[in-house]
Formats: sequence, C-alpha cells, structure tokens
Amino acid sequence: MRLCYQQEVLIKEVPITGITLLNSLGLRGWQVGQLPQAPRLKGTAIDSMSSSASKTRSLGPVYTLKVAGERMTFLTDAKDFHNFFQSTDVDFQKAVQSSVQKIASVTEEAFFKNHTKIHDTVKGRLSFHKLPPFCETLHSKFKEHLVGIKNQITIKNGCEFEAELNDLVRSTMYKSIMDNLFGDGVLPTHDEAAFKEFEKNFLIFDEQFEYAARLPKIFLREWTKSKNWLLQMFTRVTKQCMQTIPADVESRSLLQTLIAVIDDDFSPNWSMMMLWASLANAIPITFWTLCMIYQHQRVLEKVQSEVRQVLKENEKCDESTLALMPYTRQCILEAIRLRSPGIFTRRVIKEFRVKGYNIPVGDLLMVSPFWAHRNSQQFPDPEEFKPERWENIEKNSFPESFIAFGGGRYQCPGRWFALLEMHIYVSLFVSLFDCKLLNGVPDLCELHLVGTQQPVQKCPVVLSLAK
Ligand code: HEM
Repeated sequence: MRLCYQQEVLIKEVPITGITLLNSLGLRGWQVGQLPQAPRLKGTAIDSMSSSASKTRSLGPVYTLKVAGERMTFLTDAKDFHNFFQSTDVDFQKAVQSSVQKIASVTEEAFFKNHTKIHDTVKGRLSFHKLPPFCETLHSKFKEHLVGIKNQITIKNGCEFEAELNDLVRSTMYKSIMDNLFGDGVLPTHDEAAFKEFEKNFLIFDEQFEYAARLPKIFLREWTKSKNWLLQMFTRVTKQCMQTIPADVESRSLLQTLIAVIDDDFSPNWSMMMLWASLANAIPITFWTLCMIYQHQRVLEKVQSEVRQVLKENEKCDESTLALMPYTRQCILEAIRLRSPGIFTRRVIKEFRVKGYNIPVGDLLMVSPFWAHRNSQQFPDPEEFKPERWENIEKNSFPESFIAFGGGRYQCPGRWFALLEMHIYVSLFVSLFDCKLLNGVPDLCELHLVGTQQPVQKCPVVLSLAK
C-alpha cells in the first residue's frame, strides 16, 4: 500500500507498511488517503502500539490519513502539542459534537447550548481543592468492598483465593465510584442482581463506544439495546433526582450539580456520558497499575513497605495520609503514561499552520498521548515501567510532555479525582492482599482509540491475605 505526499508540484510517494500502523491505531480496515499539502515526511519515528522496534514508522512530525471519509492530520512532535491545545484555530467542541450526538443522542443544538456549562460545572465540582471530602468517602467504600473479598479469603481459612483481576477491580471500584459521584444507592449499587444487570449493559456500551461514534445503528443492535437500557435508567434516576436537589450547593452530588445546570430535556443523556467518562479510563488504568506493580518485584516491595506502614498507623484516609505514600502515586502516573488514551482530537476552524504546512479548515487534528508517552527523548527507556521517573513531580501539575488528560480549555475535568481514587484504591489493595499474577501482564487490546486500552486476555491471579 502506498501513501502519496505532495509538496507544491512535487509528489513524493512513500511506501507505507501502514496497515500495521493503522492496525496498531485500532483503525482496522479504514483507508489511508492522500495528503493535500504535504509535509516531507521525515524525522520523527512513531512506535506502534505494540511498540516493537521493527514496527517503527517514519511518517514524520505531521501527516494526514483519510479515515472513513474524514481527513485526520496527526501531530507527533511534542513541540507542537502546546499549539494543538491552545490555538484558537482549532476547536474541541466541533471535533466531538457529532460523536456525542451518535453516542448519546444529544442534538447539535442541545450540545452547543450545554456543553461548556457542563464542562465547567464538573471541573468546579471535582477541582483540586474540592477533593478532601472524597478522600474519606472513597476510602470507606473501597474498604467495604475489598474487605468483602478479604472475608471470602478468611472464610476459606486463610487459604488462597483465585480471581480474575480485571473483574475484581471493576466490581469493587464501579460501585464505590457510582455511590461517590451519583449519590449513595442512586444508581443500582446496593442490589447485587440489579448491579449485575447494570454492569452487563455498561460493559457492552463501553466496549463498542468508539464504533458507535462512526457506524450506522444497523451494525450496533446489541450496543443500541444497552444504550437504551442505560438511558431509561438515567431517565428514572434524573427525574427522582430533580425533586431532591438540596438547596445547599456544597452538599450536592456530582449528578445533582450536573442536573441543576442543564436547561433542556437531555439530562439523562449527559448523565450517561458523565458516568462513562468517570469509569471508562480510571478503572482499567487502576487494573494496569496493579498488574505492573505485582509484575515488578522491586517495585512491589517498595509499595508494600510504604502502604503497609502508613495504613497500619492511619485508620482514616485523608490528604496527609496519601502524602505519606508518594511512591504509590508514582506507580499510578507511570501506569497512566503507559496506558494513555490512543488519541484526542480538535477540528481545524481556521487554516492551522504547523512546521511550515497549512492544515486546511475541516481537518481533524489529532494527537496521540499513547505514542507521545513513548518518545524516548522525554521518557528514556519508554517501554520500561519506572515509577521513579515521577519522583520530583509536583502534586498538582504535570510535565508538558505528559498529556494523558488532554489540555487547554477542555482538559479532562476529572483528572484530580481520578488520581485520588486510584491512589486510595491501589494503596488499600496492596495493603490488604498478596497477589500472584498467574499468566503475567496481559497484552493490550488495540481497539480502543479514544479511551484507554483494555487487556486482551484474562488476568488470573491468586490472592492471599497480606502477611
Ligand atoms: C486516568 C483516568 C482518566 C484519563 C486518562 C482521562 C482522560 C481524558 C481525556 C484525554 C479527555 C479529553 C481531553 C481533551 O481532549 O483535551 C477527557 C475528558 C473528560 N474526562 Fe477524563 N480521564 C480520566 C478520568 C476521568 C474521571 C475519573 C472523570 C470524572 C470523574 C473524567 C471526566 C471527564 C469528562 C467529563 C470529560 C469530557 C470533558 C468535555 O467534554 O468537556 N475523566 N478525559
């Protein structure tokens, strides 16, 4: 397969073994297209998702792919990311609106009317200085569910307990996050059968989320059924919630805060999207963090000695407790670096100049955190799990080269909450259990581009009580 590049009158053809590249981006079967005003594509190498050196591609710092009729121009040089996030020539809302319409049935008009308001509301509610109350409630919910597992092991007379790690993390985290953000028991977390029904539908919704942004409904029967199930649930929940929104703004749950600002009939739809955003990345990355910790004996010993000491001496969990476990936080940041979302995107609304090239209006401009985080200039030995590289990172800021949470006006508003919940969960988990990965760390499934990667294989583990 060939990809054509054209610079002024010169047409440069570059052989592309790009089907592998596309596969590695998860774009199976989509078309590689023509670059209209093209860069001389030299220079920056991009590692494939599976990161083998033999798959390294040299498409250059700027290149365009035509995917399902849409021109996508990728920026791969970290020096251009700031411009990507800050330029007024590109637009976040115009890039994502049609996907939100397909996925959540929010009309174009409703999207533009409410999106910024919702973003700012979530950002305000989950801002760094609003997090302390969540410390205690997340800690107590996680503990409740993890102690449930501990009791199952104890019942077996302290013997080992076999489990699938991804399922275990999911089932213990989902309920806790839902209760914390949406209100205790507001979503079906208290009744096991109802929760299972929810989980089944949510997993289908999540798994095919990205296809749903592009494919006609006809190919998505099962997904549409699950989406409708979730929408019906949120229709009931938001109706009840509207009648019980407390006057005191500070005591409102995130759901109540959200519903209070939406001024049309799409509350259930936005709430469903909010639920997805709050579960889809943080929970798989928590799973990967645990896998990576248990896979690396030296790291494991360091985390164990840190968390067991601190949590033994502190029954409660607050900010100062977490500050005593900095290495665990470094492990989490390192796992986020290695399992960042595949891409995020902006729509070019005014000709965008980069490296001497003019990217035309209408293009989707793309940046891949997954690949950016494998740039060896910024992250030496990029494939290695090295928590120490985060040693001197300040608590409420990230280095410019770390873009897992996006950037600019619409940067992930849940990022501090995500780090908090993961820090509490991982430290509790390691303090309670010894865990042996029976088959090592699973491979990455490359189907998720917008969200983080899921494991291909199951991850069987043997759990026992921490010694
Ligand atoms: C490790 C976990 C997470 C990662 C890697 C992540 C990453 C991202 C990214 C890359 C974006 C798009 C930003 C952009 O294009 O500039 C985003 C958006 C968003 N995230 Fe997160 N996120 C995580 C956890 C969370 C959590 C826990 C919540 C909520 C509690 C959340 C809520 C949101 C929302 C609501 C948006 C949409 C913003 C908008 O449309 O304006 N995220 N996230």
